Amino acid sequence: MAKIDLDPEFASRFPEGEGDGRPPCQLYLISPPAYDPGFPEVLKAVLDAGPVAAFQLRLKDASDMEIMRAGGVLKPILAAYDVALIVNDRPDLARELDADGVHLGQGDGDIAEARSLLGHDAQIGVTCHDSRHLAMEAAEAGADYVAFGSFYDTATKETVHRPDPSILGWWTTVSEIPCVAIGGISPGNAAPLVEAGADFLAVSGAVWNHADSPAACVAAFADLLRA
Ligand SMILES: Cc1ncc(COP(=O)(O)OP(=O)(O)O)c(N)n1
Ligand SMILES: Cc1ncsc1CCOP(=O)(O)O
Ligand SMILES: [Mg+2]
Repeated sequence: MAKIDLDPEFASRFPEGEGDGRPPCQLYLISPPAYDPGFPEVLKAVLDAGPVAAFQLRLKDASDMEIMRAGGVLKPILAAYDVALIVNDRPDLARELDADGVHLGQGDGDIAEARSLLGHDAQIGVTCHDSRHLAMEAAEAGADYVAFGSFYDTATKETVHRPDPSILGWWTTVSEIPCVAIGGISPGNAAPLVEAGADFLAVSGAVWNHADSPAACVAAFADLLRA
């Protein structure tokens, strides 16, 4: 099963004193807000364009049946590229889809309940806004990653929290659990978040609304994250 957690053998590949013991920052795609029948072909082009660690199915206005249908179509594509399928908000649908995990916001339910439904191997991510306290709580409750944001203006979601990038660096000093940066991230503004310590960049609008193509945007992220 695709995993998005830190590779425990990663640190041992660095001689002492080199590297910070964490794998390089990776891309975590958030789906477009609505599912289009042409999307599987777009997704394949995107996954051919550069490495992607995870894909979150985030269809806020879709019915359960629409989410299940979309997930059912996308799951084998993602599996073929070894990309983790994370379902937003809904542990029950994540289980029905046999997805790799679920992303929970602060109002989306209990981490322990999601864990008991999805099992030990599931990836459970938790929104922590700009809060060190929420992140510590999420880690203690068994989250597999914590997400901070919104770092930049975004048209994808109404947001009220604006963390400083230093929260990412702080997190890497207190926890081995990966941290995800989210909110208005593009190839042009991502560098400070990568430098601050983000393990993953979660991106939606910059990819799906890219002036040239979604694949061009993922290729630009690949160049940035390789550098
Ligand atoms: C990776 C990631 N981080 C944060 C969010 C936001 O979750 P939430 O606060 O529950 O808001 P919605 O996405 O449900 O509108 C996320 N989805 N993914
Ligand atoms: C879901 C979510 N949570 C905080 S910002 C955000 C939107 C992410 O999408 P974009 O990359 O288009 O800003
Ligand atoms: Mg949510």
